[in-house]
Order: sequence, then structure tokens, then C-alpha cells
Amino acid sequence: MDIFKSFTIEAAHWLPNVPPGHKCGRLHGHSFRIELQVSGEPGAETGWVMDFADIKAAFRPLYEQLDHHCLNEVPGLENPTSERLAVWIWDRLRPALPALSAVVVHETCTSGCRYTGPSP
Ligand SMILES: Nc1nc2c(c(=O)[nH]1)N=C([C@H](O)[C@H](O)COP(=O)(O)OP(=O)(O)OP(=O)(O)O)CN2
Ligand SMILES: [Zn+2]
Repeated sequence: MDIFKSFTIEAAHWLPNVPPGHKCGRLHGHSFRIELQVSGEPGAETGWVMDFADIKAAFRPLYEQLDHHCLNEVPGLENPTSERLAVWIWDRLRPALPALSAVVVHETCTSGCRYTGPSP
């Protein structure tokens, strides 16, 4: 079974490698919505896969690095596309949250990225 916890991150970014004149080469901001999916079987007694609060606690240090920051200034996010942000979160969160099965980044209401880990 899959469960998820969502977070909103207010952050600025610009994309350094887009062609000249591309709108995303200019500094702009988003309310990024980050969805963390965790998979497993619900415990017989608890009835849950994992306490949502434990997902929140595990993500907290990363949230603090991202929220109300310019993503380009965060080490490892010099080219902060949705794809790079999803991988950045996955790489840093998975050790603390081994049941993590997907990181979804909604950059806008209409665009985003879903990452389920490196290809085997
Ligand atoms: N594959 C990717 N493409 C784009 C990314 C990205 O991270 N990965 N990022 C951007 C920009 O940062 C931009 O903020 C988002 O682009 P876009 O969806 O085009 O934004 P709009 O609000 O203009 O979307 P509409 O729904 O078309 O109005 C660009 N591309
Ligand atoms: Zn953007």
C-alpha cells in the first residue's frame, strides 16, 4: 500500500542552461508542492504503513534547506529543474526513510516530475 504526505515549499529559482531569452532563465518563484510516497503493508495493530508525522519529521531538515530560499544557492541544486529537485530530495531522504517509493515535485499546477529512484 502507498501513502503520501504533501508539503509546500515557497522558493525562487532560475534555470541557467536554458536558451537565451527563455522565460525560465529569469529569476522567478513557485509554490512547489512536494509529495512524498512511502510504501509498505499496514501494521496489524497500528493500521498504518507509517505515521505521517514520521514522514514529516524525516523531511524537516531538507524542507528547512529549501523553503524561502533561492534553490540555485543550495549545494547540489545549481540547475534546479523539477527533475533535479526530485533527485536531490530522493538522494538525501531515502537513507532516513528506506520505505520512500516516490518523490513528486509539482512545480506549477500543470507541470512537474515524479521520481521513483535510479533505474536498475
Ligand atoms: N522538464 C522541465 N521543463 C521545464 C522546467 C523543468 O523543471 N523541467 N522548468 C521550467 C520553468 O522553471 C517554469 O517555471 C515552469 O514551466 P511551465 O510549465 O512552462 O510554466 P507555465 O506556468 O508557463 O505553464 P503553462 O501551464 O503552459 O502556462 C520550464 N520547463
Ligand atoms: Zn520555474
